[in-house]
Amino acid sequence: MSNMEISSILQGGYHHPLARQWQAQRQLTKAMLMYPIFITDDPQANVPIQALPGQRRWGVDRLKEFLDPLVLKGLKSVILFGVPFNCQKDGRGTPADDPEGPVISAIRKIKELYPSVYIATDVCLCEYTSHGHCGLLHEDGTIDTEPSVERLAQVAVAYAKAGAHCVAPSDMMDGRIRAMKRALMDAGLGNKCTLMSYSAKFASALYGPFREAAGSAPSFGDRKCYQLPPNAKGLARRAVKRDTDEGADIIMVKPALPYLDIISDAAQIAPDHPLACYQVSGEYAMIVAGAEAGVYDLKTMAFEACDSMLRAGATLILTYFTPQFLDWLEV
Ligand SMILES: NCc1[nH]cc(CCC(=O)O)c1CC(=O)O
Ligand SMILES: [Zn+2]
Ligand SMILES: [Zn+2]
Repeated sequence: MSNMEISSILQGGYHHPLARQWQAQRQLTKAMLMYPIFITDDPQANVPIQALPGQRRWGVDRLKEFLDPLVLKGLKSVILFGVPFNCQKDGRGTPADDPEGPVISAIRKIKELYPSVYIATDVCLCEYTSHGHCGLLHEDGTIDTEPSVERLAQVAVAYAKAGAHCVAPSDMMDGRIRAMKRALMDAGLGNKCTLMSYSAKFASALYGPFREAAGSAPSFGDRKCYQLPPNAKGLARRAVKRDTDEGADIIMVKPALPYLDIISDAAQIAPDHPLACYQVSGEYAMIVAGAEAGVYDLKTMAFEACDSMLRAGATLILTYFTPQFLDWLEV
């Protein structure tokens, strides 16, 4: 006869692989993955990105070769980032909504090739401004909020008109969600385009590889006056609340792994919204580098990271691991 207390025994509940799956409140599926992809303005481009092993900059004419195998494996959604090299950048980010530019061309192309793939577009100006900041600036280099918001809303509407299913502002200007929702409604697209807000986006060291990939590092200063301070739990909570009030359809927390408490807070503040988190470039690069250094097995670590995001409350994950997960997951 055992001397153990009945209440001591937990292992009976997870001795079998299937029983272990039942312990999850939410399991990772292909439908929860959104794949960030970089579109450049050379239509033939297929260029590896040094800082993001396994990721490339693609030209519009190469999208079929890039996406065919992924769609076959069950890719459901992408988020597009424009990476222009052959355009004239200026203070207003004029190339952002160039009808012949990489993002609008890619929206059209992907819709034509894969009508069922959900297309989100990052909306920001830093890839298109001469100064590399995410909004318009006063002469002293500080953000000029109202014209920034107006310009960003214009860009969002252009992407939505081109057929994007979702626009996702990552600029962090105050008031942009309300302005964009209003502009989408005025364009007759209020009910045809999802507004996903990068609500709690922190001024993180983990965006380094992305800025190299997108050529979007600011030419002076930093983003600390518009992205959130990493220590700011309260501001993050207020930003989530504000953006739900302003009409966001999806809330996002970014980066993901070092901000699980913020994901958990957002899940509690906005329980009726889908909650996205962005496993950013630096998180991806760290996991890949750790695996290469023999610290852990890549697949085990990638699942552990994403399971922790789901546990915290995320319902959607933007991740550069999407192609691998499509191989690893059954549904
Ligand atoms: N505003 C642009 C933008 N949109 C997404 C990221 C980061 C994504 C990543 O690191 O994977 C950034 C960089 C930044 O804000 O500096
Ligand atoms: Zn930006
Ligand atoms: Zn002003």
